[in-house]
Amino acid sequence: MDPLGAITGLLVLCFFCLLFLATWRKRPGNGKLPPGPWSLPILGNALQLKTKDLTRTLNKLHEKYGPAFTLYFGSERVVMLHGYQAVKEALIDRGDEFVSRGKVPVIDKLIKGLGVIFSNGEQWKQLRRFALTTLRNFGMGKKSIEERIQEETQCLVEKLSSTQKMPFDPTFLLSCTVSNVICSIVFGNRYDYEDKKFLALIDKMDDNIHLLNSQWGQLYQLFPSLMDVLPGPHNQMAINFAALKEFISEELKKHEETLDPTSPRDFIDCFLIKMEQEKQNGKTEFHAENSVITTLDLFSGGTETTSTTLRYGLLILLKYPDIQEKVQEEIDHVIGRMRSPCMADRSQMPYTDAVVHEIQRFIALVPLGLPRAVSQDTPFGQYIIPKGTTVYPILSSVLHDSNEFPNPEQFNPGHFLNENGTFRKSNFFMPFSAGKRICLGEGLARMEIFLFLTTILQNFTLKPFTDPKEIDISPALSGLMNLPRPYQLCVLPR
Ligand code: HEM
Repeated sequence: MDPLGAITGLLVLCFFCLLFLATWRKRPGNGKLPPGPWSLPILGNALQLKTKDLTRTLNKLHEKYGPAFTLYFGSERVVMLHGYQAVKEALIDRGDEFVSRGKVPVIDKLIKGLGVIFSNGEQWKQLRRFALTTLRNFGMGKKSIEERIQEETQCLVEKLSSTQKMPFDPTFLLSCTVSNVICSIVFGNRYDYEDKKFLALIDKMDDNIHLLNSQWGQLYQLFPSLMDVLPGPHNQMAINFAALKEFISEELKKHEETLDPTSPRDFIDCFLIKMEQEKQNGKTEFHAENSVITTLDLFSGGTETTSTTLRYGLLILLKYPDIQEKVQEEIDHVIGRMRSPCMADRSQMPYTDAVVHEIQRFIALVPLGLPRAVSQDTPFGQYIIPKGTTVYPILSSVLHDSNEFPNPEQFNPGHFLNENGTFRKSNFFMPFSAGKRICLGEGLARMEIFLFLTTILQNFTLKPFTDPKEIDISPALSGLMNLPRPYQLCVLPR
């Protein structure tokens, strides 16, 4: 054999040996890791995870491997928890062991462990407690959060009227409306829907959500080091993020200049007062960097989630005009046309309440939940999840459990109604996750979804631009969030 051929042969042999070793070493079920499919070095399970139909892929893996299985996102080992029992055990029954936030490389690089959503330990505890208390106090302040939402719903009605029955894409308008509620709480004021700076901000947030959920965002999640050096649209995320930070820093500066410590106007004022109180504490979590990222957490966490839920909800109602009609009948019966809907109405509107729940269940907005992590080797069933492993509680597997919700892939408000038409509560309703790290804005989001939806349907009938039968309500993109397909609708005044 010629020397070149021998070397090539040796190299090929070495390559396959390495491939085998790497695969064997990582083979889940090996040792005490939860089982899972074979994974390739570097690629991990990337080729098996069809992002277009992630839910079905995960269901199949669950059927084969059970409620806890191991996957590799690139070279990152993650444990997936599937089904109510496993998710409940981790998030609720053993909440302390699973309370840490897991890695999201794309975001971690920008946020650097600051703020509430992506932080851990004492910092997370203190900032979360502060944010929750402050939001709650604003609810009891001069203007309640409910009043702020009602004010914004009226602006939305005006804007919708101005479409004059012409078709439009509701994405931007709903983002502005929902964002304005959080702006009113965080910055103390809402913005005009024509305000250029505000619109640019919304645009950047929308863009980042799309990028994060796109194939680029998913590649970034799988191969962060490689994507860091490659050109492509994913690099726009950092630019958008810098602009959002800049906007918030400017707001903070303006607030500092006009602050009256005896009369806080909004969330930012409260943060500044807390910073002043903790000035002498060298280890304080209330410093300038955290003021920006915590505000950004509320601003971004509170905008895209709720506005996408509303946008998806409207699309579903366009597909099912009979359901829309039944909600309108209930609105007419309980609220009438002369006053704005309020939260006290909800308990008398079981059908509408069921529709709102079914929208959130059906769309499973954050299908995999946000990642958690275990801070020590953690026994789970017959397995051990090694220290530092990222854990995904698959929320869509709970929301689409056929034992609790028959025909879970069908939109059916009956999933939340008893036979006598009263509202049926379900422990499987977990769109906001569960346990100690449950969504901090749950109360606010639920108030917004109910008030915006009922106000829209009180004032308008939604008409699709195409035949309802042709409307596809499956997600267009399914990554961090399930996003609906783009659509246009007309709103006809009632
Ligand atoms: C329909 C609307 C919303 C949905 C479906 C949603 C869903 C979620 C989910 C699944 C989590 C992860 C919780 C976990 O780690 O297990 C989360 C966390 C969070 N959400 Fe929301 N959310 C929504 C609206 C909001 C709003 C309006 C705000 C703003 C006030 C907000 C702020 C946050 C924050 C700050 C966290 C991090 C909590 C922590 O790590 O302690 N969310 N949300």
